[in-house]
This record gives sequence, structure tokens and C-alpha cells, in this order.
Amino acid sequence: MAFWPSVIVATPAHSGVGASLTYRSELLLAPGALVRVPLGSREVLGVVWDCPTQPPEGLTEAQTKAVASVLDGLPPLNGSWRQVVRFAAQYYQRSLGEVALAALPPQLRELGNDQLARRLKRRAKALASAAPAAEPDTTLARPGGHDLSAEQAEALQALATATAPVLLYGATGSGKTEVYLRATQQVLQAGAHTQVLVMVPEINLTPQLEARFRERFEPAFGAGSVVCLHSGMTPAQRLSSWLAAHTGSARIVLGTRMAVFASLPGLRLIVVDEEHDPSYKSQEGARYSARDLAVYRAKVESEALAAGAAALRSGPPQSPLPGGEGTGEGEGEKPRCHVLLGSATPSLESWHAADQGRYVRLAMPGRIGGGSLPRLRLVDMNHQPKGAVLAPPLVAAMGERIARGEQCLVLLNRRGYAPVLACHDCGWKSGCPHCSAYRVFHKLDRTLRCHHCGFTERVPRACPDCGNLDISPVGRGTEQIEEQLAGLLADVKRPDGSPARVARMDADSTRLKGSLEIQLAALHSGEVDVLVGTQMIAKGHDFRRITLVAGINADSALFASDYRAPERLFALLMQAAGRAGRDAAQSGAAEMWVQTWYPQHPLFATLKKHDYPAFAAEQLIEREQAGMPPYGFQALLRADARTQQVAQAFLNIAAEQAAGLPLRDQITLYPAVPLTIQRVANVERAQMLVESASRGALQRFLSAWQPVLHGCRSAPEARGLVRWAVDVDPLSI
Ligand SMILES: Nc1ncnc2c1ncn2[C@@H]1O[C@H](COP(=O)(O)OP(=O)(O)OP(=O)(O)O)[C@@H](O)[C@H]1O
Ligand SMILES: [Zn+2]
Repeated sequence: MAFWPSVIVATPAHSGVGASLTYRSELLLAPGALVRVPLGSREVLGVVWDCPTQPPEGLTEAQTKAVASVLDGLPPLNGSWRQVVRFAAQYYQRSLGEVALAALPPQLRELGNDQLARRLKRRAKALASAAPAAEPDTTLARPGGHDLSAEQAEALQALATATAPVLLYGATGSGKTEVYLRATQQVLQAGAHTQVLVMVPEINLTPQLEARFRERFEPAFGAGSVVCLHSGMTPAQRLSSWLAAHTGSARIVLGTRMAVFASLPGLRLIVVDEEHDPSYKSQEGARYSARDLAVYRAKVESEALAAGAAALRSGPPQSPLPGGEGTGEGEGEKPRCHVLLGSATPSLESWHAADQGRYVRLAMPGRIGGGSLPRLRLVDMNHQPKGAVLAPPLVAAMGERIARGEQCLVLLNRRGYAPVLACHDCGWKSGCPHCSAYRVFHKLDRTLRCHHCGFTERVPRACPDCGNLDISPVGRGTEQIEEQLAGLLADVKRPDGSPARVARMDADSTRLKGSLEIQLAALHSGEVDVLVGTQMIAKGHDFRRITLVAGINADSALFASDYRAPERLFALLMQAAGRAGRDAAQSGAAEMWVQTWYPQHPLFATLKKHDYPAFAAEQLIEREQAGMPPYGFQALLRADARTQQVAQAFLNIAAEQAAGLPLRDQITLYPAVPLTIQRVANVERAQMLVESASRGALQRFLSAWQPVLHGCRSAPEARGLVRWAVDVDPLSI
């Protein structure tokens, strides 16, 4: 008997190839099975989507090729995984093949059946020797960690019985991580094959978190029970983590946004830490939001569990399914996969969903140990000495802290020494020849570097235009603040009499592997008194001796054209403030200083009260009035081309040809505009905003628009188009 499996393979994003290709097979293949199939002159990895006994109409045996091999050492990808992938492709307007294959580890594509078999054997051996030292039950009878605070205990209780996504709105330092750990523990104890997915914005920033999960769970569940999944891993490491999750030997996957696509047959809980963080939104390929997909995935997994449980109840008595839920899930209680979104500054989307009752909001307003949140001190820069980069009172306050043995953080969202180098004679500026942006002056290695295309040159000795020797930096970056502070604090002594030490942490200082960990360790150990850095110092760290945090250049965000800028600024400052006073004993003296030229700005009044709910309520009113997300729905059509004219022409033709598409009357198409940074690496960039009051209408319109967009590519006006893409729910417009 012959079968006609439809197989998903990696197809280019907009190739127009149908969702799947039909092959022939002697064997019945399960949906989700991994196969290798011929495609053109190559043999590629594919995922079986369906396996009918009849060929699709009009297709003859001679027109189809046979499946080359089946990766039969691996169980098929389950229905929930396939559903999440299918949804993501549809929602984010990409091909199913692209999304499905990008969700698998790259190395799996190259692996033959024999290699795979060898690998699986090696893994099995390694696992056997990594078995837990003690019986799980005895170890878990003494769970690590703290006695729960009342708020933590309540949150856990509520999570266990929630029937909707849970938004854990917990102040900075309220112990959200402990809630994640306990919730994870409950899930792992509830069954022998249960799994948990924990997502973080950038795993490298929080080595502490990984250590805490390993410490807590590896003794009980074995050395391979916690695996990581993120883009900083080697292809071999990624494959290994993926296999561990897919085969169930890993019980916890800790990862970045890509981990939302991990295959986890026993998934019962998804944690999204710092759910407001923009890095959950992918900026390339399928521009998915991992947070939103996590919510969707939990729903799909819950439905599958409920269906499975119902089938078990109605069927003849039988032993629990392999991977089964023999234990822990009470009769009548529906098994669920929970999703827990945690943040001290939730996204307005999630906040709004909780307002509407679609999410369950759990609040943990108190800090562990009863400490208070830092006091906000605004420094009015209008009253500081002319040209001062750091206000004298701020520097003095930092000196006092250091003398007491406390630490300070200084936040500036710009790396390098100065954003521009300029000649004051002729007006030359250090522009990038390939981008519409200035190259940043890096004093340490005396280079001018473009942060957009990477173009780097030695700093010229004299002005390239007029020969003037006097070219100088304009504005300031982290390198310069580090240098200035070292000078300003040169006479300050630590309690032991040694001089104060200033360090810097940003993408430049942490480029080398392991350097970030070393710099964080220097701060934790007290070697460093002041850490200057970009937003990476504000995120998620549990520093114990910081009592002063300073934001020294927040103003640009106050008046940015992007309607999300206030939300981002508020979150950044509140998160930064949250690094101070985490030790309750010192929290009374903790302060957040903000230098600003606009101390009267209303955002600061709300920040002063640490009143996120008030801030969110105000913002949501504005958004509602303007029909902005979460009240309206947006997508961007983006075009890159050799010239701005061509990029915009493509968008304009696309808009014209949208006439007559379904639901066009519910869609607003805005004029094509250049991006703020219009040219990057000699490519001109433009975009068109697409808006609707209805998510469904926007979705259906975009789907109908896809084939039209493919067609527009070949319009004569669009000659010179480099690429185009649709970004659904864009984070910046
Ligand atoms: N129940 C508890 N008893 C004592 N200490 C606790 C308890 N729960 C957490 N802690 C400690 O409190 C500190 C803050 O917790 P954690 O880092 O989880 O806060 P958080 O809510 O994640 O904050 P942020 O949002 O700022 O990252 C940690 O050092 C943690 O070990
Ligand atoms: Zn450039």
C-alpha cells in the first residue's frame, strides 16, 4: 500500500510555494514525523503534516518523489507543537515551512539517520550516569530556597487554580523568581514526565537565574534536567538541548524567545519573566512575539490535555498513557498548561488584558524583607553649572555612598565615548558613508564606528574636509561618563581607605565570551563601587549593595515620536530603580536620581510614587482615544530598496492594489514614509502603517494582501527593491 504524505520543508519566506509538498511513502507516517525528502537536487529535512492514502487530486505517482528516509529514532512532533507553528505562520504572515523549520535546531537539518542514532545512544549513556544522586521524593521533601512570603504563597495558590493566563505584577525585589521556582517544582512533582518552559529576555544577562534553577532542581532531577536554549549556544549545544526537551529527558527549558518553539511533549507551565521586555519580539524572519505565542501555546496545550483526559475518562479502563498524568491531577479537575507572565512594569497589552479579566492579575506589591522602593530625586539640569554632564549634588551623593561601602549604578543608554565627532571650523561631522547616521567616537581604541552597519575607521588626525586639527567629541556616551566619574571621584575613599573604583558595562565591554559574568561578579563581590552602563545594567539583576541608581540622560525619550516611548522609559527607570535597596536593611536610604531638563513632566510625578497602575491607566486612556494598541491593531509593511523612491513606490503600488480586497473598508493605510534611520548599509528603508480597529479584520486583510504583495515585486516601479516584509503587532512605528 502506498501513502502520500504532505511534508513541510523550509521554503523561502515569500516563495509562494504551497504550504506543503506531496511525497510518496511505503509506510504510514505519523503527523509530526521528521523525514528527509528530495527537493530539487538536494535532500532536506521535512516535517510530515498529514499522511493520506490517496494522492491529492490531479497528482500522479510519476509526478511525486519518494520520502528518502524517516528519522525514526525521534518521536513525532506533537499536535500542540504543530498547531503553534501553524498559528505563528498564519498570524505573522510567513510561510509554514519557514516557521516550522526555523523552529527546529539548525543542526538537525544536516543529520542523517545513522548520525542521529549514534547521538541518541550517546545521550542515553550520558543520562544514565547523570541520574539524580538521591531519590526525587526525599530531596524535594526539603525544597531549597526560602520560606515563602505571604504574597508569594498566595500567588502560587492562585496560579494553581487559575483558568486563564496569569499576570504576576510583582514589585522589583518582591521575589518573583522564587514564585517561578516553586511553581516549577509543583509541576515537576505532579507527574514523572511533566515539563516547564521558562523564558527570559536575554539569558546572558542573568547568569544568576540559570544557576538558581540548576541548584534547585538538578540534585533531585539529575544533571540533564535543566537545559538552555538561546542563540548564543553552538549548533551542537542547541541540538543537544532540543533533543533533551523533545525526548523528555530535560524537564526544564530555560531560554530566550526562540524557546517558545521548543518541542516539549510534557509541557505544563510556561513562565515569561520580564514579560514587558521588547526582546521577546523578533525583529527578523517571522517577526513573532514570544510572549504572545506563549499565551497561545498554553491555551493549545491545555485544550490538548483536556481532550486527552476526556478521551481517557470515556474510553475503556486503561493504564495511563506513556508520558501520562497518572499522578497529581485530581479527578474532575481539568489538567492545564499554565502561563505565568511576570513583571514589575507589565506591558500595556497585558495590563489591559488583566483589566478586562482575560488574564488573572496577581499582585505582589511588597519587597522581600519589607524594604521600601527607592526615593526618586529629580535633578533640574536648568540649575546646574553650565556644561555639567553630571550634576555636582549627584556626584557628592555618590561619594557619600562609596565612603559608606555602598554601591552606585549610572545608567546612560548610549555606548562609546561620544555619539558624534565634529569639526567646529567647517562643520564636518563623523557621518557614516553607508547610513543616514553618525559614527560613534570610541576613545579606547580610537575608532569611529557605525552602530548600524558596523563600518569602522581609525579616528582621523585632522578634519577630513578642511584639515583643521581641532576636531572634538559632541555629546556623551558610557566611555566618557566612566572617564569623568573616575576623575570626579578620584579623592573618594572606600571604608577600607582604598580609592573608589569605577567600571563600565555595555555591549562593548561584554563582547568577549565570559566577560559579562566577570563584570557582574566584580560588582557582586564589592570590587567595583560604581558601575556605568547601558540598559543591560538595569535588567533583572539582584545586586545586594546598590543604594543609588542614576539615570543621566532620559529626556530624549520624553519627547520621542514613538507612542510607546513613555511606556519604555517608565519601565526602564522603574526597573533601574529596582536595582537599588534590594537589601531591606539598606532600602530606607536607597535613591533613584534622574537628571532632566523637564522636571515638571507628568511622567516623573507618577514615577515618584512608583505608581505603575496610575501610569498604565493614563497611558491606556490616551491609547484608547487615539485608537492605538491595545485598542487598535497594527501592522507595518516594510520595504528596503536601492533608492528611497523605489522603496516607497513599492509600498504605494501595494496600497493601490489593495483596493477591493476583503475588509479593505475596515483598514487604514497610512502614507509611505522613510524610517527614522532611513539608510543602513546603503539600503534605503521605508514603511507603511496598516491599522484596523479589529484584529480579525486586519488578519484577513493581510492574508488576502500577501499574493498581491508578491505580485507588486515585479512592477516596473519596484525595480531595485531589495526585500519587503510584514511586521504584525510592531513594537516601534
Ligand atoms: N521568601 C523569601 N524569603 C527571603 N528571601 C527571599 C524570598 N523570596 C525571594 N527572596 C530573595 O529576595 C531577593 C529578590 O528576589 P527576586 O530577585 O526574585 O526579585 P524579583 O521579584 O525577581 O525582582 P526583579 O523584578 O527586580 O528582578 C532575592 O535575593 C531572593 O533570593
Ligand atoms: Zn553605517
